[in-house]
Amino acid sequence: MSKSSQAGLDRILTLELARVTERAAVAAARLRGRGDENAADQAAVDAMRSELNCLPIRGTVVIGEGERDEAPMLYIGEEVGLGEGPEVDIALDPLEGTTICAKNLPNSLAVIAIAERGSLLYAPDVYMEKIAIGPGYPARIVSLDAPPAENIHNLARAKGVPVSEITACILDRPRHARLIEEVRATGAAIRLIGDGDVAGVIHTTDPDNTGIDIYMGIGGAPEGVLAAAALRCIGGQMQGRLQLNTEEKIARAAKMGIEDPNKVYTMEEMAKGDVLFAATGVTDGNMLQGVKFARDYIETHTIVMRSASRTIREIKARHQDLEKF
Ligand SMILES: O=P(O)(O)OC[C@H]1O[C@](O)(COP(=O)(O)O)[C@@H](O)[C@@H]1O
Repeated sequence: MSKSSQAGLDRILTLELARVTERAAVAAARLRGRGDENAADQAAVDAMRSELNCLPIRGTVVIGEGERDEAPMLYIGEEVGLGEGPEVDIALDPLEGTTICAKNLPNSLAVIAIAERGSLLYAPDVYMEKIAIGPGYPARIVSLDAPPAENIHNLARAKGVPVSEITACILDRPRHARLIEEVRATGAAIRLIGDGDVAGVIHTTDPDNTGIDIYMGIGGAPEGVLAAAALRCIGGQMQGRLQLNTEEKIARAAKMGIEDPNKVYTMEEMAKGDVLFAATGVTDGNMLQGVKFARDYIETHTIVMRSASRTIREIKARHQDLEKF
């Protein structure tokens, strides 16, 4: 298929997205390590929004900073872009890992995913149980319906290594005490992370570099959709199940079109069609370096990807027009 006839979004947009996450990352990085999560988040939101509004799209934020009454900018339903061009759904997190940025710890990111209208799961801001592995494995070797030990053993068998050579990434939360115990009982190792499960999921796609083979556990549903969008571009497997454990959450989800509160979503159900994804490192991480402030320039490290072509680009940018930032 020739490039021009490849179905889906305009591929130029993929590269344009880098500018959006770069700007958000630089704004947040200026406040790295200051202990002020809100200030860093707000700076990233402002920067991402103003850059998004320069893109030739008719975009609607479907995963954003929150409901309209709680988030004045980049709220769910906000229309962004120049108001011309393709109609798209946008999932974004201008600062994924606000606490890690405030503490200047690894793996906080500025992230965005764009897909054709109606292609991203409109997930409410609740928790989601997730499981993810990278590319190159037979389909369905891991499942949210299987016990953790079975998933770990299946993965080790498919990878052709003893279970002791598998590492699972899990958010360090009391709610994961049992999961951690069950994974450790298999002999597998665990990388406990304080925050940032979008990075945690993406890290499964390059275990030789990141040391992570599988992501397991409960994190934010918005972050789950963003991670699924990334995996659609790189390859891999992911499932997510919303944690709709109260009547109020079930009703909120129903309003967003979710009829079965116990449904297990596949990666393709969370992000279908042609998906574009970009992430820029705010703090140094396993895959992306954080923003560097030099005397005469600012350096950013971004990954941009498109599912239709499966192209993955890394962009190291040196920004010399410092007034723009
Ligand atoms: O901290 P909780 O409530 O366990 O939520 C987990 C979620 O929080 C994060 O760690 C960080 O989210 P923020 O960027 O909103 O701070 C996500 O990566 C993760 O999905």
